[in-house]
Amino acid sequence: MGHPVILTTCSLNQWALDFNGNRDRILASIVEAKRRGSKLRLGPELEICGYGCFDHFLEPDTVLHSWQVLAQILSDERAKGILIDTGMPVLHKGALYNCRILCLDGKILLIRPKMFLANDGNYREMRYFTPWSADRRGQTESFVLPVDEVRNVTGQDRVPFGDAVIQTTDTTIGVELCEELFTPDSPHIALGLDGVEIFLNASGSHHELRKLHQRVNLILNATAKSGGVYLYANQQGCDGDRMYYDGCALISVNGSMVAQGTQFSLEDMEIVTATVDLEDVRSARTQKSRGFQAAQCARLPRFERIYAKIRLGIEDPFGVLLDGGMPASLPIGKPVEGPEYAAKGPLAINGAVTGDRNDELDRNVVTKPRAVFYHRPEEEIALGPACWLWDYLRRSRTQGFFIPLSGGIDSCATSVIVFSMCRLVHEACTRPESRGGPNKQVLEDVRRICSEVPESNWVPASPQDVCQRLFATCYMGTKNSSKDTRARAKELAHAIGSYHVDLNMDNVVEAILTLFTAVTTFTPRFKVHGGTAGENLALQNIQARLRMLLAYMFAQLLPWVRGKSGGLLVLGSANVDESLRGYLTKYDCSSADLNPIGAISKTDLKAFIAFAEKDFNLPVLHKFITATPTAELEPITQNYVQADEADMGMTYDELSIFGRLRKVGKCGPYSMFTKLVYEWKELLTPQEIADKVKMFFFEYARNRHKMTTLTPSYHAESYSPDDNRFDLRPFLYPSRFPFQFSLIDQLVKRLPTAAFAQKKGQFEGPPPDPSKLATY
Ligand SMILES: Nc1ncnc2c1ncn2[C@@H]1O[C@H](COP(=O)(O)OP(=O)(O)OC[C@H]2O[C@@H]([n+]3cccc(C(=O)O)c3)[C@H](O)[C@@H]2O)[C@@H](O)[C@H]1O
Ligand SMILES: Nc1ncnc2c1ncn2[C@@H]1O[C@H](COP(=O)(O)OP(=O)(O)OP(=O)(O)O)[C@@H](O)[C@H]1O
Ligand SMILES: NC(=O)CC[C@H](N)C(=O)O
Repeated sequence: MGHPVILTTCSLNQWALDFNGNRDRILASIVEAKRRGSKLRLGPELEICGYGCFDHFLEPDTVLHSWQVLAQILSDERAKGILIDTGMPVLHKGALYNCRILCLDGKILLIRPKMFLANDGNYREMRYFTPWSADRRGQTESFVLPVDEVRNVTGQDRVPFGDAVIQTTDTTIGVELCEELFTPDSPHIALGLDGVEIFLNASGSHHELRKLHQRVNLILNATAKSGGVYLYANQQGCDGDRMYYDGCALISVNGSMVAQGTQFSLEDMEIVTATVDLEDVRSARTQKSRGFQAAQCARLPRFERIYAKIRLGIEDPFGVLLDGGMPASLPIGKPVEGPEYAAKGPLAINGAVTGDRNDELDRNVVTKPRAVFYHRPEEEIALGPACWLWDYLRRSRTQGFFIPLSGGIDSCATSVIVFSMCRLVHEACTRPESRGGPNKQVLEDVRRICSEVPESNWVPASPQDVCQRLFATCYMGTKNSSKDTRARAKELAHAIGSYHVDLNMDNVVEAILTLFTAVTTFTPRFKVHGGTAGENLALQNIQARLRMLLAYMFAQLLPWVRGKSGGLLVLGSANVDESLRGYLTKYDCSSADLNPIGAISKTDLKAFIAFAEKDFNLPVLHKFITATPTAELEPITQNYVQADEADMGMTYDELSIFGRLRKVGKCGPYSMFTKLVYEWKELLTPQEIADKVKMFFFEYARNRHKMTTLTPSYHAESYSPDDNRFDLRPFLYPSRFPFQFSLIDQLVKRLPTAAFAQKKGQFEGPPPDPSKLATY
């Protein structure tokens, strides 16, 4: 062991504008970092006000309150003796910056503004912040502290503002702020060549299925070539919007992972610590080619160094060996006074440990490299939306969830996600002492949500015990419903323990139709009874829309019926593919308060159900996977059952392909066609491919208006069509795309049909419906 340092990063469940809660969690993480013997603590991006303040960043109040909270942190004795990297918005010369504040012993060392802002997809940082110009790399300006509280606490009037590094007595530390890692010219390259050994990345990064690989690859690559220690902190939880920030604080050394936190957890704070030998970084840098590049002063920015009088290294790493006791600098195991937060163990989902239980590691031993842990996408679906729902439920101070449960896959998957949430809640409330003991916050929250009196000692006996109290499911049958769907819904409700209502709503449908006939003298008929397509659709839609009304009625009054107070949140369950295609009735049950699966594909949902059947021990789920999907809005006849994919004119798998190809920044109709003629050339003729592409764009365009009212959904997929925050496109289109489609037609004529479709028949999608295509 040459030059060991104990380093701490964390994931905090911050909430936009929850200044008290955010402050307490920051302080708790500092206290815990110190308890572990750390002299450096890194926290998430904009952790003081919360990352997702969005347009509240434009209010001066947000900036003022952030300074006030910073003053409270700096004046707290518990926050002294440790280098702190925290985050908040700062107004400098009339421009607002997304900043890191580096502090030590009640003083600000440096304010480091973000240089490369996140401004695509869900991110709109340019709407609020100004980027610190990259041509001022390595330079600072003088910043006059704007708030009395901060001046009084720090005793400082002005502090450096800009791009600099922190020089302690034994190492050099540099900042790379979230998106800056994702850019081609990442700061860590120049910082590393200028001698920075420890890189601090504070992030506000959201979960998307399969995204962790990208993040981890970038982090490992940042130190793989020329050595260094990389600390990554991230927000974790729902901070008031559609995104779930997926934590997973990390520490890597010289391109290897040494510590990894959980991605999905109900903990408000998770601390990740590692003991790192800086000599390992120094020896990784003896490589001559690196030295040659590092010496090229003319080409490289040289960073102003801000001196911090602190030594990060363990003072006497041999103390234990020499006198058999803990060295004075390592107060491990001694509880430190502080808020009631304690780092808990990892979230174990059926034995798969997802985060390091490293709170009691031997700090005198350099932390060894470990394999990176990745969840399977099915587990990501089980955990991410479940954690998001929990945060939403406890923070909205409502009493639970209500779902119209049809006996089909989508409402089933949504219900199983709620069950997964109940599993997490049960696990957190009953965690054995050996794993940190019960989570007091979760216990307090679940008692409140379930209207248990505060003095009650109720502890959930099982996930079903939680589910029974906070989750209501309802089958809303009509004469078009089948026994099978009704029975499946009931069986699922029984297996997960939800409070189940089974009703028939024919008299409500009849009442509406009678009114319509009384007013117009017309009586619409289903197609099988001789009605037109328009009559047929209207008769279906009225059933679907009435379900939405009933859902809100029951959600509002069921707690009252059960002798409790408050109301339930209505869950919607339209998946991403259906929304993209517009295959839903506007303002039916797709309109709800929240939709946990609104950005998840049908294919991923089916895989999730198969996973949950085994891992959550719910054999009933097998029936959902094997059942034929049917809307049951038309009279069932001997030779007709309404089937999703045939009705949609395309398969769910095709929809996922179209979705990914047309996601923001990708293809319009013509370029999608040019891509697919290569991809599908062995399976379909150019005309068939053209027909599919045209049908998709036609349906997407004419149903786009439905996306303007999509229920707020957990953002889990890059091709989500959520028009409110993510996919900003018009909703009135020339939906037959005459210019674009005629170019496709011209290309079809030029392509040699004979060279296509050699493996025809192996394509799993339905053949395009020629009668519909003729109208394009
Ligand atoms: N350009 C535009 N801008 C704004 N609004 C527009 C509009 N065009 C129509 N509208 C409005 O939208 C209405 C039509 O939309 P809507 O009422 O939803 O009805 P619509 O889209 O015509 O029909 C519902 C669709 O969902 C399918 N569905 C329903 C239920 C279950 C399932 C299943 O998953 O199994 C599938 C069904 O097969 C059908 O294709 C119009 O009456 C009009 O009010
Ligand atoms: N009989 C029913 N009872 C209760 N809710 C229903 C019923 N039929 C439909 N719903 C609600 O309306 C939603 C949309 O119904 P739709 O028939 O379009 O099914 P879907 O989108 O394929 O979803 P699912 O797979 O859950 O049936 C369902 O997810 C469910 O919440
Ligand atoms: N807050 C940010 O800078 C986000 C950066 C990045 N695009 C991510 O998703 O992690």
